[in-house]
Amino acid sequence: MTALGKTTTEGYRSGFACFIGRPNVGKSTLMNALVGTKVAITSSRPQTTRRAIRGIVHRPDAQLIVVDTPGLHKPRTLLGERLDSLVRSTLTEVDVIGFCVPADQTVGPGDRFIARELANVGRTPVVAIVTKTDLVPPERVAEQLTAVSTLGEFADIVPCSARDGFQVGLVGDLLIRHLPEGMPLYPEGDLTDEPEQLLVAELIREAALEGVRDELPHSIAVVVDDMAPREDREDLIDVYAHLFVERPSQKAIVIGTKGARLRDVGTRARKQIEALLGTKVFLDLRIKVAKDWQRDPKQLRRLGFYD
Ligand SMILES: Nc1nc2c(ncn2[C@@H]2O[C@H](COP(=O)(O)OP(=O)(O)OP(=O)(O)O)[C@@H](O)[C@H]2O)c(=O)[nH]1
Repeated sequence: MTALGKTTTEGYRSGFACFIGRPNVGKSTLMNALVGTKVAITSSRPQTTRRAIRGIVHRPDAQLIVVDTPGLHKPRTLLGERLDSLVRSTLTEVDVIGFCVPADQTVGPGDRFIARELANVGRTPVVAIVTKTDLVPPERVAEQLTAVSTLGEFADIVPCSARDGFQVGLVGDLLIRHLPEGMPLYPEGDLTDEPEQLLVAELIREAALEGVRDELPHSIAVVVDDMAPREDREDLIDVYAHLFVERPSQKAIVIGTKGARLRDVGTRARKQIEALLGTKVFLDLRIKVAKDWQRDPKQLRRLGFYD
């Protein structure tokens, strides 16, 4: 028996995937289309993985967890001589890699560079994905599939368009095929589950950091105190959360003039949480000063930092 209450895993697959490709090739859009909700989470979740989780694809017989590939969004990284070690370790830790090449641009040095790196990471299977097929005629898609096939050894090569949904489901199927058999790693729709609360806390933290990232890069933490469906209302979830800063001056920044900024943070976070949970959300967000929380191991654990 596990925390998720399942004892059998026959035929069930679960595991991790990441997407790689030059900037702007449509990785984020495809990930969001696959996952079905727009979630962009940028910190790791302690229980299962240290990687930032982008989203989870739930299927009756599978769970595909899409992780972010740190740093690869920056062109600078791609122009470097090799991928940095964090990217490399992400690529080796996942069960399958989706390598994205857009249909509307000829295969270039950036694609070849990534393909070479992928050949070096070892045994992780790579599914090559020709993205943005809606932008070009079918014969161009066919040409691109051929061009991509010369870049390396791929488990599959599949064209798709995240814009019009063409074969997005198939991309999911092809990735899932490479996952090991196993238990669901995350509960579906279990709103009291801690990982779900951590995700929600992360969305709030992201919203709070927007626009003040340079001023308060590491000074904001968020704890979700409680999260539960409202009594007699199936379509509404109450989320109670605290936002911690280290100094009163930071509190003033986060709150903004007459509370305008905090209200804005609340609205943006609520929308993201609603997209994640697929229901309406009431967000009660309060702010507290927890002096020097970063230096206090007890505070850190309370705030969800287990390192
Ligand atoms: N027409 C069309 N446009 C797309 C498609 N997918 C993504 N785009 C557009 O291409 C641009 C880049 O998409 P992103 O998903 O941000 O690309 P990315 O690879 O994640 O980019 P980086 O974060 O810079 O690495 C955006 O303007 C998207 O709207 C698609 O299937 N069709």
